[in-house]
Amino acid sequence: MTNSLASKPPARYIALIPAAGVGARMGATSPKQYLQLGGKPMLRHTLDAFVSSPLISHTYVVVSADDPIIDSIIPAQGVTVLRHGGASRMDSVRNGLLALHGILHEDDWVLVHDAARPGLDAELIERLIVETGEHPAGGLLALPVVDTVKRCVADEVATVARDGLWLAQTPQMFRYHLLYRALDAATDPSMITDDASAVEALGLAPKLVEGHPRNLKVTLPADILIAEMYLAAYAPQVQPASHTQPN
Ligand SMILES: Nc1ccn([C@@H]2O[C@H](COP(=O)(O)OP(=O)(O)OP(=O)(O)O)[C@@H](O)[C@H]2O)c(=O)n1
Ligand SMILES: C[C@](O)(CO)[C@H](O)COP(=O)(O)O
Repeated sequence: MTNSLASKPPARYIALIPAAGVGARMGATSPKQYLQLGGKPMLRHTLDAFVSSPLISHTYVVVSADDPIIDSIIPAQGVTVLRHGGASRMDSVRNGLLALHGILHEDDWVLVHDAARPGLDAELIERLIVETGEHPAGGLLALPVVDTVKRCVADEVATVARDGLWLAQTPQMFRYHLLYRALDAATDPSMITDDASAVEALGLAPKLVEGHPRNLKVTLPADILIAEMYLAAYAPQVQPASHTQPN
């Protein structure tokens, strides 16, 4: 009898970038993932981060079927385009996973990362992978809430207790078989605004790993200046001896 453990390939870390949005809240004339930021298209920052990470075996980017820009901005190696964008972020991720059926191994780790988060770097990728470890429910970068939170419904305002509240970032990483099953079981895409919520709907608890404000999602016009500032501050560059990186 073949020892199934011996025949199992070692699990890889694979990046999957949903990049088929239109950027309606940005109000730009082109999809925000292609806006110039820090000297290159926003999406290219994310692709370069994953290609530069020694932990990532390959990167897949999910774009709209008729995306006219992607082929002109992807790096020469390490990235494959999947023209399977869907009507929602969840649909784009699910379509991407479906397209990789038979290509990825069941136990491969899939790191799903928004194209709209250009501040990701190899250090944050490593932090997520190391701190998530083999956690069966996966993990995600997130930031603890530091402001008071209000809920306002029909002019009724109430304070939401913030202890234990976190703001989810990406990447969010899960074994391929788990994320595939979780998104396949999801019935209402409007309730699944991140990948972890689909896994939670199965009754599992992904691990929260502290991210960084530089990993913000560029959603509104005001986010561009903030993203540019962080990209300038954290860009990999040769520093004069006296320069100190911000904490
Ligand atoms: N149908 C969609 C919608 C979103 N995304 C991706 O999901 C990420 C996070 O979504 P968001 O920030 O909401 O981007 P948009 O949907 O483009 O923005 P908006 O909601 O303002 O239109 C982005 O990288 C976006 O490209 C996607 O792949 N497919
Ligand atoms: C996945 C996400 O970035 C986690 O905070 C967020 O849910 C994406 O939301 P969006 O409305 O699709 O930008």
